[in-house]
Amino acid sequence: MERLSYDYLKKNNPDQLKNNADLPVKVLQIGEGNFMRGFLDWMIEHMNRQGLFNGSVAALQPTPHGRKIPDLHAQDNAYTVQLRGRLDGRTIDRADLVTAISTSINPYEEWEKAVAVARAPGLEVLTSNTTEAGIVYQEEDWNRDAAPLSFPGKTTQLLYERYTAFDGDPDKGLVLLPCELVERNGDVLKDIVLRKIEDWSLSGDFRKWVTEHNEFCQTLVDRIVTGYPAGIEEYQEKLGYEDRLLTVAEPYHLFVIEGGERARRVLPLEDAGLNAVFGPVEDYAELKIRLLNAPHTMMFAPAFLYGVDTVYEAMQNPDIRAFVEGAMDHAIKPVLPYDKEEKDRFARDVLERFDNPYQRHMLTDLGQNGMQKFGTRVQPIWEKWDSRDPANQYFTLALAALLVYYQPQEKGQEKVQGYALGRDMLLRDSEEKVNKMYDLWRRHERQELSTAALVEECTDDSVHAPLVGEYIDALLENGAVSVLQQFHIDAKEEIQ
Ligand SMILES: NC(=O)c1ccc[n+]([C@@H]2O[C@H](COP(=O)([O-])OP(=O)(O)OC[C@H]3O[C@@H](n4cnc5c(N)ncnc54)[C@H](O)[C@@H]3O)[C@@H](O)[C@H]2O)c1
Ligand SMILES: O=P(O)(O)OC[C@@H](O)[C@@H](O)[C@H](O)[C@H](O)CO
Repeated sequence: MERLSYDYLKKNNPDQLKNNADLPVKVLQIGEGNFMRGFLDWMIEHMNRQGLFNGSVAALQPTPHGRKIPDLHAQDNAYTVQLRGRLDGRTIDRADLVTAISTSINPYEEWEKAVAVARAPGLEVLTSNTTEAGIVYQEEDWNRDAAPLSFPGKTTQLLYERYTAFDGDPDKGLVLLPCELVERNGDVLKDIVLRKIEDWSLSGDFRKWVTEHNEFCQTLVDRIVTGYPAGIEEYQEKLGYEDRLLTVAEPYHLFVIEGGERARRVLPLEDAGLNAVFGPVEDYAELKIRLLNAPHTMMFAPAFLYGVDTVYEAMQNPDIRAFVEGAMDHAIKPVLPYDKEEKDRFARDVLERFDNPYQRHMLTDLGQNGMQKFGTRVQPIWEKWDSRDPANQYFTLALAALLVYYQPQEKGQEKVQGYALGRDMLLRDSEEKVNKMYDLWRRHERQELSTAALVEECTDDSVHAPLVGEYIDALLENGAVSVLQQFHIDAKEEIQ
């Protein structure tokens, strides 16, 4: 089967390239992961096809470990987004070809190409998605000839190149749209960029240009993008070409951008019929992170240890479903500051999205950087409860299952082998987390560390370690099926 490329399209579907090939770069995107390809790049494609944007994307690999750039090059940056699921009462199963990316760059090998994009007159937007792990401050040396390691470092250096190229022209500032799922992500990025300007002793005029003529927007993104699917042959058979970047996503999408008129003018998303809101992210963020992402983070470990692999399978299991719905109804909704009706409607829609039979959303993908996500997405809701309330049990069990799940069988980084309750998995987390959990579990095995002490070593004071330890021991001794079944029975009697 022939691989997707511009040559393939010219031969077989030239109309697909008519409006899109050779559009000038308007967006510099740090991050080339599934989400960005299935979300913002897909949106840019839609705007381009309607003649509303007329610009393309330069995608930059954010870390030295990326693997997507060779595939992007091999396919002339073209790929397919397969939308699968229900929207507004209709079933959608549609392949959208995306040619919005015109250049993809490994900045560790060709930094000068990234600099050329930053210096392009028509550039309007700098966007990113580097996971929560990427939008952090990191100390690094100034070297104008090479890519800084961190994403904010690259952002600072590329803004500096732009500032220098146009002599501080106020009209050449950018709209910055970080898409990481971090509260007030625009402010977070701006603060780190300003810190880097200090670190690198860049001029006060540059600092002024950054703050006065660049707009750091807060954003909230929402779309379940499950990425490259199992059973790719079935998709390729229908498409007629091989696509190693094919990305599966649900049809639902929401992009909230808290920015001024400029962001709205630059990105006419609403005119293109896309579900975008230009307004305060707070109106959406808490609902989405606490009622969608937090249940994901609370469910993945109990469900995986129970023996299922995907969100859909988990939701079809009565014990796991009871845990997830119970957590949403009894542990999350009561402490969220929204109208009851709004919370109920949002939770109902989320359950419908989790019930999407067309998506294979792998629980192990939800588990990537799981400990960090528990801290940012779940812990803040847990902390709102009095420690004697029965609602605590949902969080206690979720944390216990998470720690049982996190048993690396080797030290290392990026992807290491894990094993828990008879199941193998790949753990993807920072080297520091992996090595720490490895050491803690080995000490626990040698009985040098009690279970409660293990919990204490990886949580803060707000967590009642002995209770979490009891659930861990129950999971280790009786397995997740027994624990979740018992939880289901107890919850019916005690909590609901
Ligand atoms: N997949 C979804 O459904 C979805 C939906 C909404 C938001 N998101 C957000 O998108 C992020 C990425 O998800 P994805 O599905 O694209 O995953 P992915 O694995 O396909 O992409 C992850 C991207 O983050 C980069 N990255 C990872 N660690 C980094 C670090 N330490 N520094 C800089 N860059 C780093 C990778 O290089 C890659 O570009 C998630 O963390 C989440 O915040 C995902
Ligand atoms: O993408 P992550 O790994 O940060 O989080 C896992 C999921 O909760 C997340 O991808 C959701 O599906 C998404 O946030 C929906 O908009």
